[in-house]
Amino acid sequence: MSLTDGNAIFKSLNKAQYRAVSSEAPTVAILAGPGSGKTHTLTSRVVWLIDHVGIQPQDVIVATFTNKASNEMKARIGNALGDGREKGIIIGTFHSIARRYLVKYGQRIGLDPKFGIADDSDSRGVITRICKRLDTHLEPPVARAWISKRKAKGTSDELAIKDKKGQSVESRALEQCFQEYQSQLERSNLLDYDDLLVRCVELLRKFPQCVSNIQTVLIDEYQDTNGVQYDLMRLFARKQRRITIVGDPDQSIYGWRSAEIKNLHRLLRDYPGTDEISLEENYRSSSCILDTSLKVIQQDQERYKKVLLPVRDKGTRPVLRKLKNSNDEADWIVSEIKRIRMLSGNMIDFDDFAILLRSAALSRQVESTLGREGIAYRMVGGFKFYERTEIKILLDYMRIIHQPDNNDALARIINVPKRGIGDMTIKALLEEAEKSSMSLWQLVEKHCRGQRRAKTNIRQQTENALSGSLMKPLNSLRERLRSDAGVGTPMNLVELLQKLIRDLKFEDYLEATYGAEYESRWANVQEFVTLAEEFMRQSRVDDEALPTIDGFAQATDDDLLARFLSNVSLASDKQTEDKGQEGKPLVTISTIHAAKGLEWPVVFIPAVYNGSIPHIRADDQDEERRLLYVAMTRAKALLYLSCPQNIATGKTTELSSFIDLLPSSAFLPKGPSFDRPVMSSVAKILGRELPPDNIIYKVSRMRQATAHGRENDRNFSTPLRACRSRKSQ
Ligand SMILES: Nc1ncnc2c1ncn2[C@@H]1O[C@H](COP(=O)(O)OP(=O)(O)OP(=O)(O)O)[C@@H](O)[C@H]1O
Repeated sequence: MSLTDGNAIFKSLNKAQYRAVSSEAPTVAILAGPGSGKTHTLTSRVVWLIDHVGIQPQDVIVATFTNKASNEMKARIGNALGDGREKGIIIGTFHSIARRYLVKYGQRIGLDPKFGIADDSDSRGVITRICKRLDTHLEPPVARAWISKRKAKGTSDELAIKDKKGQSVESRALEQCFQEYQSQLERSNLLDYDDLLVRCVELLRKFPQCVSNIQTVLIDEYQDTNGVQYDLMRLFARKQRRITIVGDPDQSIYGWRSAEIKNLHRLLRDYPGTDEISLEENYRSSSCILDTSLKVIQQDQERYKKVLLPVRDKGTRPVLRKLKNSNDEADWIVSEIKRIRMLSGNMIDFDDFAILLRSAALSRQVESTLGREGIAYRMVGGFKFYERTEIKILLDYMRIIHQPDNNDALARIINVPKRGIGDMTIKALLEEAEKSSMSLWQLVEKHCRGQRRAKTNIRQQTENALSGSLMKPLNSLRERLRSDAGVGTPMNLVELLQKLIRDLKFEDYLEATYGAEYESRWANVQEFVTLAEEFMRQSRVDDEALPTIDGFAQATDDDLLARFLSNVSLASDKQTEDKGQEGKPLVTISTIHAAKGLEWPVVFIPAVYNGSIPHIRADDQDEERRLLYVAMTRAKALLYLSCPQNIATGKTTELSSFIDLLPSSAFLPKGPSFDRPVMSSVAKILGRELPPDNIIYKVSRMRQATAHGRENDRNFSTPLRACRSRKSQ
């Protein structure tokens, strides 16, 4: 078989990629830099293993880092394989794959298959209460990080117990907090994110039959796997030991979530004879962008060195722009977006731009400037739709309908809308429930039914409200979901949500609570209903199916509400297309973390100053540098870095030391003039056709834009020299 034979997908591969795709070694490790086609290679290898080696789709596990990545990969595999054969592949994030196995087989390790998922705010709430109750000096975030690390380590090294100041923390208190946290989750029938992985490891160790069909396992973004994910990978692949991983140590950016760079060495040690393949060509970025990005990452002397050569045109140097303050910075970014779009004759449209931020908190200025200019945008990562107050309230209600013993969800909405029950009473009820080893729901329900009076004082009026507007409607909705309830056709997910919104008089509640702001919140609620409709339309039980194993029974997973809720908990955020509701292309605002694996023609990285990147609270400077490298290498044709000289706190900034170390010749001091040669090179890098001059001229005349295609200096007058950090002056 040669490069040009067979499926079209193989024809798009270079030699090294092809060697990786068709390697006969059972274990293949592809370590390569950004934009070298790792994901493309992994996708092609799945097709190869199915088409050429003859492995059945349902015997393949592919673990990706985000849901978006797994959807995209599945679609590409589907295109290449045809006949809907991709449907059988077990593909998803580690968490979603683990959830599937636990729903189907978890009863064997004592798990109630109706388990819910405790999201970050649930875990935070439970741990904060335990820390208060134990009356130790534990800080809840420290305890939470410790618990999560302890679970994520898997069989790897012992855990060091350190607090914020790097000092040893009393391990007994942490241990007690851990035990209480686990037993509370258990009482509420919840698993947190780490538990999904840990319990799946437990399941597969005790019952390896669950994965006895698995022939091969493939892992994307391997550099960000942690200890327990490594254990899972080994268990999935236990029978055939056939594993393919792709990764880039320079893009390891999840140390705070216990990702282990050591996993690369563990793989080579545990699987001797692994075929190590490097990909050395970068297909994404212009050579100028690649050169400057490499200069940043090469400051790390300890890194695993590898070759990365540009394939694309030279292009223009990245821009480093310093502005007076964050307002000017946002104005400048938006004016550059408009200028590029116009001077490219719309060859570059709004969905070709991404603004990548070190932290979500930096988005405010850019958002308001885009809004003022009427440019639609979408937010990715760190600005979660599902965490908006009005959506979280509805989700909490749905979680209680699904799983009434979820104490934290109930505590959050027991007085929303108001039922005359104050924070102190809620706290007292929670404590009473915990001490009496029952759930909050059971305690309140028994009290309202007169079966057991609560010790906590509940006024009659409150009792009536709890019974009439909480217990009764939710019990009735729960009943109406059941197919065997004998009350006609069971309600579907959207009917349930709509009835809930009506029962709660939710629109009135939002109007009374938020006044003028209520309309945008109500629009979010409607968007949420649309998302539920889409989920119902798209979600089929067989999407989540696992192949049947002879003589090894599975539980069914036909509870749509359960699947919807876990989908929300496991989604990094709601999935949006690159087009807005009216089909408008959208500018992307994203955290750098959420931009991993993605690419855009034009990338802006604002706030490149010490304290922002590297972040003031980050312990690991090398990881901060890698973050900047990931951000820079998302750009295909144009890259803009900027730094405000003053920030809201009144402080003056210093240019990020990662950038300050580079020669100033690496950057243009301001946006290039987009004359014909520059635009032609951009078009070549993007593989697009540049409209003829007369069209571009017409577009720019119509918009009465800046003359000569130069960046307008009037408002943004700080020259680069004056912007280098004070150190260099
Ligand atoms: N052989 C090839 N010929 C042409 N284009 C390619 C080839 N391989 C990959 N590409 C293109 O290069 C770009 C980067 O590919 P891909 O996203 O797979 O890289 P990656 O190594 O996974 O990147 P990163 O680690 O930065 O996420 C994509 O646009 C892809 O289509």
